[in-house]
Amino acid sequence: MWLVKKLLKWIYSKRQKRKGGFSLRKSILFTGGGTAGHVTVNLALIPHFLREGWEVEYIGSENGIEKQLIAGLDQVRYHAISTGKLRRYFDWNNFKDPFRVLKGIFQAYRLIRRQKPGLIFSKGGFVSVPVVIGGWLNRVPVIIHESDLTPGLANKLATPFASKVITTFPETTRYFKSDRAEYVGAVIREELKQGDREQGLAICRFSPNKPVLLIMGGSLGAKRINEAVRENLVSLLEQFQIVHICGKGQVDSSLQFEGYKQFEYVSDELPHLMNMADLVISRAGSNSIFEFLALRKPMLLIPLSKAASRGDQILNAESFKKMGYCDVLQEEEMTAETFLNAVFRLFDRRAEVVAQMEKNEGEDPRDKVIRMIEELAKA
Ligand SMILES: CC(=O)N[C@H]1[C@@H](OP(=O)(O)OP(=O)(O)OC[C@H]2O[C@@H](n3ccc(=O)[nH]c3=O)[C@H](O)[C@@H]2O)O[C@H](CO)[C@@H](O)[C@@H]1O
Repeated sequence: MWLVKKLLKWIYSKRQKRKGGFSLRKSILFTGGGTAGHVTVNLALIPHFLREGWEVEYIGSENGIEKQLIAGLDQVRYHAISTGKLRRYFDWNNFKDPFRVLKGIFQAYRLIRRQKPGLIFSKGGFVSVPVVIGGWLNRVPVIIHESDLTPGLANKLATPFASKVITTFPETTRYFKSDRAEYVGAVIREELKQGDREQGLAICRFSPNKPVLLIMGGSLGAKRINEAVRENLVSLLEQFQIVHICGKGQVDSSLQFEGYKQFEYVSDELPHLMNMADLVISRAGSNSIFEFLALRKPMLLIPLSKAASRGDQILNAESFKKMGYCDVLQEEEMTAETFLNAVFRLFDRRAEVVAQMEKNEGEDPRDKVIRMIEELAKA
């Protein structure tokens, strides 16, 4: 009997392979997109599974940032499905989007039925909802990952179809009415910890003798932060060299100063730029702030306001402030003067903040999540 079972399993996996699908167990499907924040944890996990010989597939949208980010990994097969958004305001697309989502569910269902992955790892964003439902219909286990302190709408909708929800902040588990939620911590890309200060200085043509201020307005940039930096550029440059990640289309090429380097978006060079920073000014997107924490970078957080979001960044920032990892300046309170004062105040007490960050040690959450995936996929 045992031999027959083994034989059947072997024939099945051969057939799947011939069809271009997954082998029986070492196969994983990732999904998530819309913003870099919904892809970055996947990017932190995928290299491990590729190294271990797993087949890795990705379902995203046709035009989302996830497509460009995953394109850098040539062993990963990317499938685009139709997606739609749930908006809380009027838009003509609100009439079309339910049909797009239904189409997406159907496409995801068929893809998953054909590929038979051992597990689906979903990072959120609207493209992930049809994939999670498609996985549930095919009885494939699904792990959902929530980066922010409060869950995003897509993850809330997808949770009933998941086997497990894992969270970055300990406080988040209480938002899921389910005993399936578990706190694991932040999953960070390995390469970020391998940045080199010297290379960072060389990229920006900076001197090693003056402190470096890194400004990062999230993956999309932040117009308000860019304005505040530019208003205060002369005063800031007296004390710092500045590397400014401005967001797409937001570089101002008329600003040519020694010690001031602008980028729209940074990919491969980011570890070096992060590593060389003595101080960071940032939005409070969950992935970014945990990356700065892992690299022990004191940060001034300017969260996206409640008027422009569901307020998740405000709570992310508050939680970090409570732990002593950052200072927070709310956008409504930001003037040229409060901004400058906040930067200099944090710079003066940076050693205290770093000491507080040093207390945040323990098992790397990335290893924990990898173990969890392997166990659930085998089961
Ligand atoms: C406007 C918006 O909807 N923002 C949300 C989005 O932010 P956003 O996409 O900005 O998310 P995060 O700050 O969490 O992550 C950004 C990721 O992009 C990387 N990066 C950034 C700039 C760059 O030039 N290169 C680069 O690689 C960062 O290192 C980080 O890994 O998702 C976050 C996580 O769910 C949420 O907390 C934010 O509220």
